[in-house]
Amino acid sequence: MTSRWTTAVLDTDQPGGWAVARSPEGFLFDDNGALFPREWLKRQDLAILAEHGIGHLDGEPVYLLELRSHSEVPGCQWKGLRAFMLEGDHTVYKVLAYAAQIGTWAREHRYCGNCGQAMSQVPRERAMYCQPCDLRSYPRISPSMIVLVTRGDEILLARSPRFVSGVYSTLAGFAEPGESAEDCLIREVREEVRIEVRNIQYMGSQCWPFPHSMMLGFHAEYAGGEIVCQEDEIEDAQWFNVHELPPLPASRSIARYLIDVYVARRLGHAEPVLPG
Ligand SMILES: NC(=O)C1=CN([C@@H]2O[C@H](COP(=O)(O)OP(=O)(O)OC[C@H]3O[C@@H](n4cnc5c(N)ncnc54)[C@H](O)[C@@H]3O)[C@@H](O)[C@H]2O)C=CC1
Ligand SMILES: [Mg+2]
Ligand SMILES: [Zn+2]
Repeated sequence: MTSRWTTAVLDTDQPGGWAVARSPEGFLFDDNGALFPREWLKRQDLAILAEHGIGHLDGEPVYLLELRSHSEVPGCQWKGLRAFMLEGDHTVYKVLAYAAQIGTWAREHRYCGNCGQAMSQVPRERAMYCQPCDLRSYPRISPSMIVLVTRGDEILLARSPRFVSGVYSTLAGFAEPGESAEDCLIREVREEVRIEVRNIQYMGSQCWPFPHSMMLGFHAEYAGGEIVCQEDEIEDAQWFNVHELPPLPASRSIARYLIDVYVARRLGHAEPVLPG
């Protein structure tokens, strides 16, 4: 199967193609979606900070117009990336997720972290370059572990104060320098709920562009301890029976996938597929 969307570093001097516009208010969209004819979009009154050629959708070049601020475009509105994930076409969401990460990274790497001078985009490579330092900065990706801990028919789910009211999810956390994926997982579960785990099994991964996580998903079995929630990070954590689950995360998240796979296995149902 060929993918509809492939990333590429495109020359912004070439005319034509599609473009998406991103401001701190999210992406521009109208009744036809978030992709606009690029030449039309560039004629609108937009505060363009940078332009990036980001890939091909159905063979057509796609560009990102990264804006300093949002502006009124007749017939159009602005919407955050999360809303596109929840509601929109999955391929378009992937285009926007990539655009958001490139836009954020390039915006935050306009100046060299070593000497403070302006950096420039490297042609044909996704990198920002400082000539005096001969330093290249590449897009930032933050590895994060996410794990479903289980105990027979029970699964361990927790709530962060940041979650939508009532929703419980799997435990997650960012890897620190010096850690393996397994080290990180064990530390995060220990820190967040003071539980020990064993039989760690890799389940799959997912790009999570909020703002630049790479989620590595695992299943682990309970090995010991009583739940003690980490102050400030975890509002509540409980063992839930697979027959009696609370409101769960969005269906496109790897958190939901990890839960759905385990529940399907326990109940003898067909297993879901991990959304890319
Ligand atoms: N796709 C999915 O299903 C899910 C994705 N996630 C994502 O996993 C990631 C990690 O989860 P959390 O529980 O928030 O992490 P966490 O348990 O490590 O705690 C968050 C804290 O880590 C620190 N932090 C922020 N960015 C960091 C970085 N790049 N490296 C190291 N530390 C950093 C901050 O102090 C922040 O408050 C987040 O991006 C979150 O959105 C979390 C749950 C579900
Ligand atoms: Mg966490
Ligand atoms: Zn420099």
